[in-house]
Amino acid sequence: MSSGINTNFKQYLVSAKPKGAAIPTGLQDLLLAVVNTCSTLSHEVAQGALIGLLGSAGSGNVQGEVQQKLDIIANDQLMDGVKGCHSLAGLASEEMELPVAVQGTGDYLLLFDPLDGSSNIDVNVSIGTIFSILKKQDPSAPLQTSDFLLSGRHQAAAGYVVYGPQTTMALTLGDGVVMFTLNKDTGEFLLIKDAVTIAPSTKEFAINMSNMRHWADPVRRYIEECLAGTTGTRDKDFNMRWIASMVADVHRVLSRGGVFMYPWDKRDPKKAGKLRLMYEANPMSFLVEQAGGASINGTQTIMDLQPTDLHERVSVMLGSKEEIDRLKQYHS
Ligand SMILES: O=P(O)(O)OC[C@H]1O[C@](O)(COP(=O)(O)O)[C@@H](O)[C@@H]1O
Ligand SMILES: [Mg+2]
Ligand SMILES: [Mg+2]
Repeated sequence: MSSGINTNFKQYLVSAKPKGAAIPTGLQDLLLAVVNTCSTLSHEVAQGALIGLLGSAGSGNVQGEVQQKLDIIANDQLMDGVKGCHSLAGLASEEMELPVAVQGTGDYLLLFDPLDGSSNIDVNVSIGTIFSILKKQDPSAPLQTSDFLLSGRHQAAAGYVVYGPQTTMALTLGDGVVMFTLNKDTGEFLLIKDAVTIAPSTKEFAINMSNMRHWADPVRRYIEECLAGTTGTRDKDFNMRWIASMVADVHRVLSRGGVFMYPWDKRDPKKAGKLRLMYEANPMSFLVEQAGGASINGTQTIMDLQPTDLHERVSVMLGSKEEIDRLKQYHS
């Protein structure tokens, strides 16, 4: 495997014209740096135990979660991979309490979940990296934590890379969604799909059913109706999937439709949800909306939420539009 410099992806960035305009070179450089790092990470993930990547790191993150070795390795490599980007004012990660200044000033802010699906690392199930790039409001002002507290509507780009049987990236620059697959022989991402769309109706949902007794009534009603299938009001049978890596579950939704949910539940009522608004929900919502789907927390559109904390959590329901509309109606 060659380390790859992603010339194909670079070429894509040079020639793409989202909404008719060229991608600013600062954004191109940043995206390329992220994607190059993910090429390397993909190679390392595939080596797993052979290079000592599996297992717990014996530490905890700011969220109070046990960190896996790969959570830390992916975080460090992403930080290292983007440190030379001149347009990057700063970055924030699910794994770090505070943001890190890169250039201190600049047009962009990078947020990432370096390794999504941590519980799947040691069992060889798909995991991934999720990233969100925000346009900094005042590029020349020195970086502050509050600079990151922008709604998802301020994202200039968002995407994920899923390390599965294939390593595939989904990317949006605010004008549709495209997908690339990594050629593992060359380390190059190649465009495989443009104009990715999520069909408005579906017969597939994804939720951790073991939490059923803790759900709020609207979520319970929705899932009970899906489970009743042709014997109930929905009059169609539903299939269920739950990979427990958001990145892989959302990849399935982008690939063949469906609904993905990690709703608020009564286990810890003060917590808005499990998933993180800035590192998981916003970038995934941007992709889903750009593919013609929808994304809500129950009552509100996720991309419109004004964050108040870098590590804020949120209830998530996203995917095929008709199902999300139904869920919203049940919550109203
Ligand atoms: O184990 P659960 O409760 O089903 O949670 C699974 C969810 O947790 C996550 O793994 C959280 O992400 P991290 O691995 O980045 O902490 C999601 O990817 C996934 O949807
Ligand atoms: Mg995650
Ligand atoms: Mg993570």
